[in-house]
Amino acid sequence: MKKIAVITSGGDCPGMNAAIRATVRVALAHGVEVWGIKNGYAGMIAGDMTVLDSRSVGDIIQKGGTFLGTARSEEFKTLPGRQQAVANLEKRGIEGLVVIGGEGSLTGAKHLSELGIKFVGLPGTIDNDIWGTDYTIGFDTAVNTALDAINKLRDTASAHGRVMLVEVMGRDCGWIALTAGLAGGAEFILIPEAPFNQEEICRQLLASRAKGKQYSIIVIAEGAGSAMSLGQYIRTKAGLETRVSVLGHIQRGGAPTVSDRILASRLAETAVRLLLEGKTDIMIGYRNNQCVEVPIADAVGKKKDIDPELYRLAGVLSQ
Ligand SMILES: Nc1ncnc2c1ncn2[C@@H]1O[C@H](COP(=O)(O)OP(=O)(O)O)[C@@H](O)[C@H]1O
Ligand SMILES: O=P(O)(O)OC[C@H]1O[C@](O)(COP(=O)(O)O)[C@@H](O)[C@@H]1O
Ligand SMILES: [Mg+2]
Repeated sequence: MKKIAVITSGGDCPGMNAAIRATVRVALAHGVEVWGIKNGYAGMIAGDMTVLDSRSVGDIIQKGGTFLGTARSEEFKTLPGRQQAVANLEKRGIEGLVVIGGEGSLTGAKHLSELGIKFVGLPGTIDNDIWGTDYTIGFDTAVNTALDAINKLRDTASAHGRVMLVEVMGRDCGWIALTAGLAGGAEFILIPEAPFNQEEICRQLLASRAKGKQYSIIVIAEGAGSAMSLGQYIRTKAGLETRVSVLGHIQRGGAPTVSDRILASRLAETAVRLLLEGKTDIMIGYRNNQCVEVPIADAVGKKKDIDPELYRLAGVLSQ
């Protein structure tokens, strides 16, 4: 394989730039030409791509976002869209791809390989919702951002004796809520994986007040429900003063943490090595501090559960 390309796709995440940089520099060290595809699969369909050299990925390791741009492309979900994308790659002699993105992007890559393009995927999403890896690139930065917000909200919640509700990202999963909530000492962590009862929450909030608790922090994953409506419910039913913060896209930005930069760099190195060995249809995951090969069908086909031990511990510590 003499030419490969790197692409970022789907929701951006801190550490994507570190992964691009490592992909480019490892490939160049193997004497391979590297192309950068702009704006995810939309750019692949449009033929928007350029050759990257070592300098073109300088000064990005510390930056959030992705300097290549990213997109959610509906056209790529159609066969004609993917055929156009493949034609653009073949025209340039690009034989293999490093695809950095979430479950949707990796599913897209799987369909692309059916048309003859080899690929190795890297799990890039703040949600940490990809099977086969302990952590996804961007998750550590996002939870640290959420934790910083929770710490600050605790100050003002305590000053006023309020119930502070914090809605964090996690479209279908509770990893961000669970991890930031546990680290932030939340009284309740509400996630899509564990059904909850609003009435029971009110009862417990009032019981903890009766036992001397002055204020409360509730962390809720967006996929579990709306912090705004739960706050309204608690105010009406329990008569407690509530305030709501929806953290939103703040969690997707910012300089990647040490862990995310190193994770991205290590995963990318392994991805390039295996791609050049001719491997395809795999994702590189990180398990027990090691880079591991994960069949793509498993990475996108199996559902990653939250860690039940973390959830149990959060319950014990919130008493
Ligand atoms: N089933 C699919 N077939 C082909 N392409 C897909 C499929 N699912 C997602 N994609 C492509 O991957 C892109 C990113 O997926 P999305 O789910 O939005 O983000 P993420 O990769 O972060 O989970 C989509 O916009 C689409 O172009
Ligand atoms: O930025 P958008 O397109 O509104 O998407 C928001 C979604 O993207 C995420 O931030 C990350 O998810 P993906 O990695 O699957 O894109 C989710 O937590 C959130 O629900
Ligand atoms: Mg996703």
